Amino acid sequence: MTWWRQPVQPLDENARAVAQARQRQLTKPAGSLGRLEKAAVELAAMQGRARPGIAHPWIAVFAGDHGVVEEGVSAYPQAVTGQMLGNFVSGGAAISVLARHLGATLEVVDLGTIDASLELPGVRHLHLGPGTANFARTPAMSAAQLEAALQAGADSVARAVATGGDLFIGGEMGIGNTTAASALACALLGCPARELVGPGTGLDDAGVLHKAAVIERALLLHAGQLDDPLAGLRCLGGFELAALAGAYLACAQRGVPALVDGFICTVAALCAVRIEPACRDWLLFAHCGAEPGHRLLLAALRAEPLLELGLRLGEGSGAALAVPLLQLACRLHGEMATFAEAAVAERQP
Ligand SMILES: Cc1cc2ncn([C@H]3O[C@H](COP(=O)(O)O)[C@@H](O)[C@H]3O)c2cc1C
Ligand SMILES: O=C(O)c1cccnc1
Repeated sequence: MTWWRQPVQPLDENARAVAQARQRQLTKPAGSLGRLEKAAVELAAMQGRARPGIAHPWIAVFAGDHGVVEEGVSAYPQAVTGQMLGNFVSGGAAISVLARHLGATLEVVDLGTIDASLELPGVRHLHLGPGTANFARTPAMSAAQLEAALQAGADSVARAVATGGDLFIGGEMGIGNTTAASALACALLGCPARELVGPGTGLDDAGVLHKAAVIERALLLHAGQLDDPLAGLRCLGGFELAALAGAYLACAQRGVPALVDGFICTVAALCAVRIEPACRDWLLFAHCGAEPGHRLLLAALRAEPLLELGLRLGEGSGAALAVPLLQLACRLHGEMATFAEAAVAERQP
């Protein structure tokens, strides 16, 4: 049996019940801390303790290039993917700043960019290929590439666990990946491209229409393959999308909470949930971004994200921004006084 079909860890329902009971005793009107209460209770069930916490966030940015860029679907040149790898490790990218602020580990995994000889200190280069093939003409990747990319995600989770990581954040970098993610989302949701496609890095209206047309053509080309989430990922996805899906599946198997970032990561999360529905239990959702399809995906996953800031960056940035909020949710849950402790009168019967 392939590793991603192995069972996922169950949540700790006892810890959840104890955490829920504690929430009702804290000195505030019941429910008044909204989603922060739910997040603390969810984390309690994931961590198997009544008072959860996040001490060591692990951030892995997965990068890959996309053959579909030759169709003219991104506002930026393809060389940006490889160039940003250097920026991640030298500390100048948005996610670098956020990781520094959080004291989080930042791992950068290059699955395969157009510069096949690229070697940067501090980057893990896997060289699965010079990016994916153009999925408007042919399947994006081979079965072997798909398997290696899924494994790369699982390997990152293994490193997170080995070094005491208690929250997994996946990020992505790959010029053209909103096109791949949108195509995969169309396949998974059974919805036409025009309903979820967006500007990505900044296409104008005509560019968005062209991007939707490229996706519609690809959906017709691969129509026979798209009922199976793994086949959809192979035909339409990207190396970094597959690594993210593999990472979310591995998080569920190892019992590590995963905080999902933006549109692209949410497509990978939906793909992972279609591969193994029980992996949904281990996912937390950081934000709803500006890409129009993000909201549809979150609804399909029954997700209530913590933030809505109009973000459209990726890299794991939205998830990193939500970490302090999750940490505060845990501290409120763990440190607030109960009505009895503070001698505060409870709700009238
Ligand atoms: C400098 C720069 C840094 C980025 N960091 C993340 N992305 C984001 O934009 C890309 C997807 O958008 P599209 O599909 O329109 O190409 C991805 O690389 C994503 O992570 C960036 C994009 C740029 C230009
Ligand atoms: O929401 C995202 O993940 C996103 C949106 C636009 C460009 N890059 C990433």
